[in-house]
Amino acid sequence: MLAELLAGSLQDAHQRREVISTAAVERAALKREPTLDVAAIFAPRERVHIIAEVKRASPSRGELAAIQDPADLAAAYERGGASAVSVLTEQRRFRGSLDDLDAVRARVRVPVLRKEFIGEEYQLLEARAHGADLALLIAAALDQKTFERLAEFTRQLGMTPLLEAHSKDEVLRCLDAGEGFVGVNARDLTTFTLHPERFGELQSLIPRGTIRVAESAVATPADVRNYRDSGADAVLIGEALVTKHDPTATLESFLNA
Ligand SMILES: O=P(O)(O)OC[C@@H](O)[C@@H](O)c1c[nH]c2ccccc12
Repeated sequence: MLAELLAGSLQDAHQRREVISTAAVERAALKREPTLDVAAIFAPRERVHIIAEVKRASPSRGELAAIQDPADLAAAYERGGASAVSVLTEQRRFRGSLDDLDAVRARVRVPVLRKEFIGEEYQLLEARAHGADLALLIAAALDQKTFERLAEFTRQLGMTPLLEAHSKDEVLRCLDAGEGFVGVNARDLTTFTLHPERFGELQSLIPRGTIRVAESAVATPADVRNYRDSGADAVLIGEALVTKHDPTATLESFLNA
């Protein structure tokens, strides 16, 4: 499944590259205002940080929310106190787009994460050209050499990689990939089963000073508190926010957990 998602994302990127060359997207990336100081924004440790996600659908959960106006949703997240906004740009199964990323970037002042199945530099150039401050890199989807090369390229573009792991072995691979946030995704992207305990089991491998992100499986404020109590600096939340009538109030309730 993960290989299929990556192959689809790459195919879509290759199609865009026919229209916008690598040189052109690189020019656009270099013309962009510099990235925000993500490390400074996530530095305060007195409270948990929330990365709030704009996600219409997912292969595991199907349709979640129509989200006519992703910028409005992102603004609601920002009002609720989100430290960053994650935007799914994968179009086939998550029904996102780079237009969503543009719309969100234009509206909010907080850092923005491009959530995509990234396997080539072109996609990172796009992320920067469309204003992303952070880009997701999934250890399970990439061989170590590619993973490290893309992490380095992300940093060269001024962005922060969110290095995603599901297992001890993958956490160690993330640490080898150098500076970045390290996320433990409770959702196993090969079977789609949820393992909320995974973050707590793996977080001690991640050195202090590295932002530890607990990803997925938050439904209630108690879930945020559990992640926080087991050492999360930040929690990445999608479904529980996009399916609520009042995302600002929901986000506040998570922040106050
Ligand atoms: O909707 P949830 O369960 O709150 O999950 C959010 C986020 O962690 C999830 O969307 C995610 C984490 N890693 C990913 C990699 C690809 C696609 C999606 C994801």
